[in-house]
Amino acid sequence: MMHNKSKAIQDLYPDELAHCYGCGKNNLDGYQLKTYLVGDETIAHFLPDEKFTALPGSVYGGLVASLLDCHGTGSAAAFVCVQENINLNEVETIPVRCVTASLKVDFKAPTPMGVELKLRGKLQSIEGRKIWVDMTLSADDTICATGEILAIKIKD
Ligand SMILES: CCCCCCCCCCCCCCCC(=O)SCCNC(=O)CCNC(=O)[C@H](O)C(C)(C)COP(=O)(O)OP(=O)(O)OC[C@H]1O[C@@H](n2cnc3c(N)ncnc32)[C@H](O)[C@@H]1OP(=O)(O)O
Repeated sequence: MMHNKSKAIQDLYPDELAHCYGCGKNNLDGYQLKTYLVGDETIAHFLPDEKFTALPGSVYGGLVASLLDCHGTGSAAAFVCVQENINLNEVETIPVRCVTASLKVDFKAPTPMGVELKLRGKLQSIEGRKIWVDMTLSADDTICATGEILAIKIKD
């Protein structure tokens, strides 16, 4: 099956809503996480700096959680766009922004330092303004954490 890689969802947030430390394109000190819609799932990659160490050689869990947080809200916005027939390749900004109401993280294995991490998101369900997304964070082929987010679409 062909997968059409879209623009990063965070690059489509309007400037006034793009300052998030984890994923805002306008926050030059932040992580600037980029979430892409690929087929029916979302993907992001991140290589943590050594300063995010927990025990030597492993990544601090708060960073893992914040990557899932921002990948989750970005994924939620992307899935709303799909539902609303907004083609992410044909727009400069999107009228959809989601915030985290609830985030559950399960740490399955230590997250190694020095490896590019891969985040994946799958839509669980959408109910009105509520979007649930299931996520994994992997290093190489090992799932280090799973996450479930409830994101809320901000009112216009
Ligand atoms: C930062 C915030 C400012 C927003 C202004 C816009 C600025 C845009 C900046 C973007 C920034 C991006 C950031 C990226 C990702 C973060 O990290 S976001 C930062 C962390 N999250 C927050 O600070 C959010 C704090 N919470 C809130 O602001 C409000 O509770 C929310 C989430 C916007 C919801 O409030 P609301 O829009 O008034 O909606 P409300 O009717 O209370 O809830 C909607 C539905 O969700 C359900 N619900 C709400 N919370 C929960 C929960 N925890 N568990 C289960 N169900 C829940 C409600 O029961 C309701 O269900 P229904 O009755 O419709 O069935």
